[in-house]
Amino acid sequence: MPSAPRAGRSAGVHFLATPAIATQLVQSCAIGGDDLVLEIGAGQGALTRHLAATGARVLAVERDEHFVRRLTTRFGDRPNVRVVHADVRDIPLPRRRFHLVANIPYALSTTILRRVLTGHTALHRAALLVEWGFAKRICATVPGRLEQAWWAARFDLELVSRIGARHFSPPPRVDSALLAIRRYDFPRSAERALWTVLSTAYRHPTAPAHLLFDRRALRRAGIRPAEPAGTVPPQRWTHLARDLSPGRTWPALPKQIRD
Ligand SMILES: C[S@@+](CC[C@H](N)C(=O)[O-])C[C@H]1O[C@@H](n2cnc3c(N)ncnc32)[C@H](O)[C@@H]1O
Repeated sequence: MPSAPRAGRSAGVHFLATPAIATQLVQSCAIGGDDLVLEIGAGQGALTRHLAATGARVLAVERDEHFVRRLTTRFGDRPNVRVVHADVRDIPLPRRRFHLVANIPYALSTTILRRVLTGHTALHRAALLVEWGFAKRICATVPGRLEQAWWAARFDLELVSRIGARHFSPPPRVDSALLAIRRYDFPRSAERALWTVLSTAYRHPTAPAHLLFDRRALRRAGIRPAEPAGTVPPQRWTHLARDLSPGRTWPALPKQIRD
């Protein structure tokens, strides 16, 4: 159990208090000695300790100066751990393939996923502790928002398990979830087609799919032509985008998706 942080510092910070959950997170990413792992919000090192033991190169990012000092003392003799004193919103993400393992600050969930799941991201796999309700929303069969569908079309987002509030210190008001993320093998060359397909479907959720796209292509993608566009899971749209993509010119990706 971590020692209690000073008053003021603890607002919204819930430390992981059950080592078995840290083990589960690290194992779910199948991290090996050659991997690069980014940890966001390393706190007092409850997860960092398990990441360091894999032999992977670990970048432990933490904003709070007090925690940075503790992390540096704790992991200063581990050549594979680098403690980075920074706000995660300001740092460049690794350019080479990386894993992300973190008990993230809940208030930054969307910001962090937006950063690692869009643009030229080199994210390969992630295991995250996030708020239960947030995990349910983004792992829905048909996500409610276009941005979430864009994430789910290119990455497998799996709600692995519910993690009770008692596993954190202090316990948050709501339960958490272990969210596992794996990159699909989706070609960059088809991304423009995918964005066009998804944004069309999300603009016309009640329209039968055949009013928006070619019937035969829909069938090849496993989509019933009469199905309302708003009920089709993102993975089906990726099949359609792959099918339609070659040999056509597609509109450029919007800036918020490209960068
Ligand atoms: C939920 S705690 C997790 C701490 C530790 N990883 C654990 O599991 O016990 C989130 C951590 O993120 C840090 N944090 C909050 N906002 C941050 C930001 N913008 N950039 C980097 N770290 C941040 C907090 O200081 C805190 O240590």
